[in-house]
Amino acid sequence: MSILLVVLQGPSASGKSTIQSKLGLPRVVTWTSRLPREGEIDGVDYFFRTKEEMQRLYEQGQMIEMTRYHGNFYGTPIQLLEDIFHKSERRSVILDEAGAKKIKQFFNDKILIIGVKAERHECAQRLEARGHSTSDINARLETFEVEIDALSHCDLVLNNTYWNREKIDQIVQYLKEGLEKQHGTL
Ligand SMILES: Nc1ncnc2c1ncn2[C@@H]1O[C@H](COP(=O)(O)OP(=O)(O)OP(=O)(O)O)[C@@H](O)[C@H]1O
Ligand SMILES: Nc1nc2c(ncn2[C@@H]2O[C@H](COP(=O)(O)O)[C@@H](O)[C@H]2O)c(=O)[nH]1
Repeated sequence: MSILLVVLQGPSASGKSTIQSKLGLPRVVTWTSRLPREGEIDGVDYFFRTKEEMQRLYEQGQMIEMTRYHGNFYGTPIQLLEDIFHKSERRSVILDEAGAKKIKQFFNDKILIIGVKAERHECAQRLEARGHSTSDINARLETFEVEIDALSHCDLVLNNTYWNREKIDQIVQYLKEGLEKQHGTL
């Protein structure tokens, strides 16, 4: 058994992107209808597309999964995942619970789903520091408890709270080395 896809799942600002970049795997760039944040680049952070384009792709059966999050669509075109299978290149992706469960059906034991959590007040602080408005912070954290409960299906859950930072770095390093060792067995 070797892992082809690492999924990161968790509430907003729990630290998924941070852990994803520390893992160092190439990312699956998914699609979203939300506007880019400052510094985000089309094709790097997301493919920023309109709701209409995303809806059309979904209706054409070209989205493996699509979800609505605070008024926007987020989704994964089938083509992106086929590339992983055909090229046998290990990747990582950030998804919500529904997306992770859907994609697990295709990858079975070749998927590792990592839950990322932190305290609610920390996530709020991090969102504030990222420049989100109070109403946006409240909207994003409205589902916080549900999203924490939803981590129960994950293969492992990282408690990415501030005081646990060093330990998380160490665990991520172990994972990274373990995945690199597997490389030859893909
Ligand atoms: N352990 C930590 N301690 C303190 N700050 C952290 C920690 N992990 C991440 N952060 C900071 O929190 C902020 C949010 O992190 P990140 O973007 O990784 O979260 P996310 O879960 O991907 O967020 P979202 O889903 O909202 O895009 C960033 O500014 C990041 O530097
Ligand atoms: N099911 C999917 N969920 C996704 C996808 N890409 C992101 N996400 C989820 O959306 C939130 C919010 O993302 P943000 O970039 O606006 O902060 C993120 O935390 C994921 O849970 C996707 O392609 N499919």
